[in-house]
Amino acid sequence: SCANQQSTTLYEQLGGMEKLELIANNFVNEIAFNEEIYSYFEETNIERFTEKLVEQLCVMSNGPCTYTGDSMAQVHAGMQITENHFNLTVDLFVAAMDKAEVPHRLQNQLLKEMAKTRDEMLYK
Ligand code: HEM
Repeated sequence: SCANQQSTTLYEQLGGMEKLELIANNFVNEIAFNEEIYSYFEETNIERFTEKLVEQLCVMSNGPCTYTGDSMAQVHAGMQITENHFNLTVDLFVAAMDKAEVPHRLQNQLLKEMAKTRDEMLYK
């Protein structure tokens, strides 16, 4: 019914864990092909990154997960992330969602949640 649909979480609308894992893997692939952003990830344990990102996307979309990674401020402190790099990374994330065939309406909802973390990670 309509009433039920309204209480469906973004996580469920996206397609649950399987879809979030696809988005995260696509995102890692986009990063790998972008020299500017990849340079930040050269020493990164990609398996851990992917796992923590999936958890975070799950929490952001009101899914049944707990985030076990480090805080966004802790992780990104010292990287001197500029607004340009942040925006470029968001573009790569959008490409990852496009390739996972996430409808734009749902993309926008997820991006809105991600935008809330923006100020925590930008270099000031
Ligand atoms: C768009 C919003 C972003 C989100 C939601 C996000 C999320 C995350 C998460 C969940 C982790 C893993 C934390 C952990 O291992 O405990 C992480 C790590 C990382 N992020 Fe971000 N991130 C974002 C933007 C960026 C940007 C703009 C950059 C650089 C241009 C960046 C560079 C990194 C790097 C290099 C790591 C790995 C750090 C390490 O090797 O330990 N992130 N991020």
